[in-house]
Amino acid sequence: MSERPSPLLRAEGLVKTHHGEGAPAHAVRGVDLSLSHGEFVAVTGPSGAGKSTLLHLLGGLQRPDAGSIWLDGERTDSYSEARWAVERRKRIGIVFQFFNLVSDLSVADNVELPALLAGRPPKQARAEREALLAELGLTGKERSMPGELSGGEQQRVALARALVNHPPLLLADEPAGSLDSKGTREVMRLLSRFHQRGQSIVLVTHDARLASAADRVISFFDGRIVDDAELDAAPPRRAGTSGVSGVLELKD
Ligand SMILES: Nc1ncnc2c1ncn2[C@@H]1O[C@H](COP(=O)(O)OP(=O)(O)OP(=O)(O)O)[C@@H](O)[C@H]1O
Repeated sequence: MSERPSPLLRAEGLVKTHHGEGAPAHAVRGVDLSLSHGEFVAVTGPSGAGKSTLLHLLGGLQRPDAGSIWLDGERTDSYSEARWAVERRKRIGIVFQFFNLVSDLSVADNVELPALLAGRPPKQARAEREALLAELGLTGKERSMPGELSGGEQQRVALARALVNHPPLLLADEPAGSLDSKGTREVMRLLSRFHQRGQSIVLVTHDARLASAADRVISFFDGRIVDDAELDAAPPRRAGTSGVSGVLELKD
């Protein structure tokens, strides 16, 4: 009997409460989730629903109060911060709404840094960086500093940085949230392109139109999954089109 492959990511019983100034915020109240290899899932829901907290838990940036996460079948409960950092470098690229680039490093250095930290030889890190920046339309910007780029360009650099180690999973937290509609289209087109090549993606967005690029949409409300639906309207993969028609029609 052949065993089914482990999901790329599995979460069971995740709970997270933030204790800030005021009353505790019950951001994630019991979430079970499984993500297959190659799947593109959008997590959508209103502001404050707990979407970002969920993404942070899945990437090991925050610890759950209860529940567990498995990466490729491996339970992460006992991971130290350092171990999570190593695993992220190998397995999980993350992009944020405000890019989080290192402002005093050049574009080239921002992208190469995770490859060097992962132990890649400098020559190889450089080759990866060159290939990705070319693919993302950023050739010629290598020596620029992040502050000299448009928001859309900075987000493309952040994508290159997230993908330089070829992680199987990309977590994207409102990656178009601070961009104009042209930048939004660019980012969504790139996410769809990487997905078509087999990249697994979890995209957090409050925008239902952007969520339509995914092949599965999870609706999050008040810390819980209230709906989890396959988008069967999505055209077949590798057909030269993706499920982004609604996104690509966004007007400037
Ligand atoms: N570090 C924190 N400290 C205290 N409360 C927090 C913290 N992070 C989030 N929260 C609270 O947890 C709840 C969920 O926040 P979260 O950012 O996860 O929601 P969201 O769905 O991503 O919202 P948005 O779409 O506005 O980004 C909110 O009530 C928020 O105020």
